[in-house]
Amino acid sequence: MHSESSFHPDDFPDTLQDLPGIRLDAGAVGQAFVAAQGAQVVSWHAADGIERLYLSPSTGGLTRDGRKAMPIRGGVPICFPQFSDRGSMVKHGFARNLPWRLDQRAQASLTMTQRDGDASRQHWPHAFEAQLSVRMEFGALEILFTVVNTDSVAFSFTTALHTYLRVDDIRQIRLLGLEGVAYQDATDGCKVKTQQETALSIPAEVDRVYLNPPGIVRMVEQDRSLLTISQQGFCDTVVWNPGPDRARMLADMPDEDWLHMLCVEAACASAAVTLAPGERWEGSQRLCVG
Ligand SMILES: O=P(O)(O)OC[C@H]1O[C@H](O)[C@H](O)[C@@H](O)[C@@H]1O
Repeated sequence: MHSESSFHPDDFPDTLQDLPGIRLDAGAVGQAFVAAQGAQVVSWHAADGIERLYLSPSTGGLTRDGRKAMPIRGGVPICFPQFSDRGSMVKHGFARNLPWRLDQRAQASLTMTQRDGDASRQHWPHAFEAQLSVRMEFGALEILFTVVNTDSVAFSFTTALHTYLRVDDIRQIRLLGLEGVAYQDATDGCKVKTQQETALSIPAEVDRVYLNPPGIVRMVEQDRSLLTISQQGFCDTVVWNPGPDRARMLADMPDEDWLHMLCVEAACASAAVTLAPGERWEGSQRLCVG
């Protein structure tokens, strides 16, 4: 393992769809794959063997020979230090586009780090340390994201764990737990509305930033609970699916794959986090089968 944050292929001996990374095999507990680019978890299944994360078959992403250095479409992109296009930086910030350093790994967990360097300073002038910890437990995946201000001045950021959940058919899926919660509707000029429905269905494009949500949502398919998604430390939950029309505009995803994914994101999008020098922020998202 190395101390700088440039790409060291030897630390990432495995590949998934040409993406170099780390395969975690914890036997009956589950399996996961974390790409070097963006410390992006791109595959996870528990003991039942059902893949829970969507990864586009036509995604870009840094390969061992340096090709396809684009964002990875799927898994759990880390948006940092900017969420979406809410600022002047590259969309969703630079963290998802750069290789991260492997700090430690065990059978069911790993930790990766990104620090400021020449690449980050092209986008953002600050000294920081970002850390992602991934841990599998029976039936669950826990992702913890930590940011430390190692600069001599305060800085602010927005962020998200932009989780792409894999589903068989989005038309059969409902999301529970957001009734009565206010949201910014990004498909309607970010107007603030309140969700009336108990169960949210996704018949077409949905792009919502839920403000101060209860922090636990359940994804169900015809009354069967598939996954419980909970979060801590993040002030918003984002729900995004491009729908059929916008999916056709995404070059790195098959047109029909909007049917097979749903992003449920733990985010600080509506309000920035500000850290004084030496301060630390952390937020986590947990996916639990059932
Ligand atoms: O295509 P990307 O840059 O990965 O962004 C994908 C999506 O991310 C978020 O969920 C935003 O709310 C959407 O507006 C955006 O389209």
